[in-house]
Amino acid sequence: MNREVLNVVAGKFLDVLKGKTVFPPPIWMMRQAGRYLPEYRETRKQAGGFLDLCYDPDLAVEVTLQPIRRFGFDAAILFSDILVVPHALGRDLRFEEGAGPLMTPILERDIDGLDGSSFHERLAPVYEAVRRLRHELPAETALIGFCGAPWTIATYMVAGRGTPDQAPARLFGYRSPEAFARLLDVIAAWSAEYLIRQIETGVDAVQIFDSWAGILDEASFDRWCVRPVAEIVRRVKKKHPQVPIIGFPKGAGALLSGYRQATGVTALGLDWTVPLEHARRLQKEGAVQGNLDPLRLVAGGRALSEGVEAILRVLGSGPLIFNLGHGITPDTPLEHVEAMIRQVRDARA
Ligand SMILES: Cc1c2[nH]c(c1CCC(=O)O)Cc1[nH]c(c(CCC(=O)O)c1C)Cc1[nH]c(c(CCC(=O)O)c1C)Cc1[nH]c(c(C)c1CCC(=O)O)C2
Repeated sequence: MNREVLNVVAGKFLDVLKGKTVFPPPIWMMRQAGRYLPEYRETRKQAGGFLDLCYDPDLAVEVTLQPIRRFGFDAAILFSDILVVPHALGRDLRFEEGAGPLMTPILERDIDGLDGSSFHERLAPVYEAVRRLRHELPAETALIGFCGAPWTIATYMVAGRGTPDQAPARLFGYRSPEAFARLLDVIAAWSAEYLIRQIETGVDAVQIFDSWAGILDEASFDRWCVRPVAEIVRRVKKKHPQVPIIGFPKGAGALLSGYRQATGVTALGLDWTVPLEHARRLQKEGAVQGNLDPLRLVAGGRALSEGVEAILRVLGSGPLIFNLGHGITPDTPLEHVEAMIRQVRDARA
């Protein structure tokens, strides 16, 4: 079956991205393939390291499919990590149990040495996983590809690890604005290539994760978040104007208002701090995705049902993709995920 045919059937999720209202809304969860699933923990044990999982197409396909088999979500998200992009540009990357990602911090003099000469070769296992997934997924399940936004990728490259406030990257950007702009440009250009290749091997839509967008002042947000994402969108749309792009500038708050227009993204991913009435205004310009607090899902009970109900009540009459406001956490009980899906799917307008 060719991709055009598959796209037509890949369902509710793509309809909403085109701006249609579908109720009950399609649903998937950020980090839906992950440690809250016993089958993921089992596969992860066999794989050895987390990166071995990302670069082994058999295993990446398997863990991508696990939440689809168990819960029948409307979309699958390719199993990989945003940091494979700097890794493919020659930066080292390790994941240590409990410590998250670790890299050698990039210095100003390293930026011009970023080497994309074997970029696609290094990411070949990811493209192979996409190709296989498109054939193994049910036709009505959309496949989402992704990359990190340049700012969020740069925060890890500069600090060499996760930090609570991204002080190293902010200081780098203030002290060496030209070098930092070059770094963001390189990441944006290769991220666009990466998304284009994912699209050409079979993903139906892509999401750009800017997990650290919420820590910047207005001018820096514009320079380091909006502009590089707009550049990725421009390059991807030039080749594939029809493929929807979801932007997720987590924590952007008041700066969300102009984001869709300024970047050109099709849909807005919203974290749980975005007031629902504000989300409703943003929904007038196109689809929104979100935005349940992942800890409501950990707590279950009334905290969960009230959170789900409010989102459906306020945003259900417009183009909505039901999701969490950030990734599901490893301590989330499976029964709570089942209860959330049931509540969304049984909802009546
Ligand atoms: C910032 C970021 C990263 N990776 C990602 C982001 C942006 C989204 C966000 O803010 O969460 C994106 C990501 N990471 C992963 C996916 C896979 C697809 C999915 O959502 O299911 C996606 C889309 C798998 C993963 N990426 C990671 C895991 C857990 C690793 C493991 O299995 O041991 C998974 C399933 C590791 C990772 N990867 C990263 C961190 C900071 C960590 C450590 C934190 C943690 O352990 O949760 C970088």
